[in-house]
Amino acid sequence: MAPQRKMIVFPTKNELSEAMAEYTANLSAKFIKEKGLFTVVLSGGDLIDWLCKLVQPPYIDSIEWSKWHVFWVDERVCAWEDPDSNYKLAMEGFLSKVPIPDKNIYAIDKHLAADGNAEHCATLYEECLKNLVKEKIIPISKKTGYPEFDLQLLGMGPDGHMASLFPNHPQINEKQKWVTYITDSPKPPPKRITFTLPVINSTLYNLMAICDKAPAKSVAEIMKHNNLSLPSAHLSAQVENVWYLDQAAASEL
Ligand SMILES: O=C1O[C@H](COP(=O)(O)O)[C@@H](O)[C@H](O)[C@H]1O
Repeated sequence: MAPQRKMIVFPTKNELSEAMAEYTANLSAKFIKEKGLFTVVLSGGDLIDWLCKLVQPPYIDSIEWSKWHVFWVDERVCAWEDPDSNYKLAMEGFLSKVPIPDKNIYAIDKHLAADGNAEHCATLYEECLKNLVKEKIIPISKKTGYPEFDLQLLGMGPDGHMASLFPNHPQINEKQKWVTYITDSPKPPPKRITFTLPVINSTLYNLMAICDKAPAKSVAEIMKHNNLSLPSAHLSAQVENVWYLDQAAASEL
């Protein structure tokens, strides 16, 4: 059975960031000790700002960054240099400040993304994951049959979307593919690729971080009514499904 959703409300965004860094650092140490590497999936959006504590002491010096392998739960289909790119956001705000080997950072294909071919980008990203399964970087979960990442750091939009799974869009129902695409995202830019729900939920530890007032109503819909029309309400995990909120995001609870 999937673990129950666990919620922690922090007085401020700063305290949430501290806790997220500690959570990530502890899992990094655990998995590196157990299997010699740590697979981390990032989302885009405000989450990257809240990762700021990881690039400060004590974490910047204590984490074994060379053992990290970094992925994106979703990506906008645009050039890497485009201000919309989740890769650019993560590089500038986080990844360029820590010594993770370039070869361990698995971004969307640069040229296809610049060409704007969402379907092809999704196919290629799935192929990349499958190659990493062969190389034994990513295991296939015996329980779910899908790739098993160690930690996924997620954010939620005010409309309740997570990754690029949006309300009233069919991508949430995809069960065959590991990575799918959307060309009519209600949030710009319209073309994106995204992990599918079974892959998101096959992750061992999922941490959903939500701050500010804008998503507060959706947070309440999920926490109080388990409103499954909101994609984030479907979030689960193999070991832990933890939601970190600041006071503003929890204000409608
Ligand atoms: O478009 C996206 O939105 C969500 C939420 O972003 P936020 O700016 O509201 O925090 C993000 O998690 C996702 O990765 C991104 O592509």
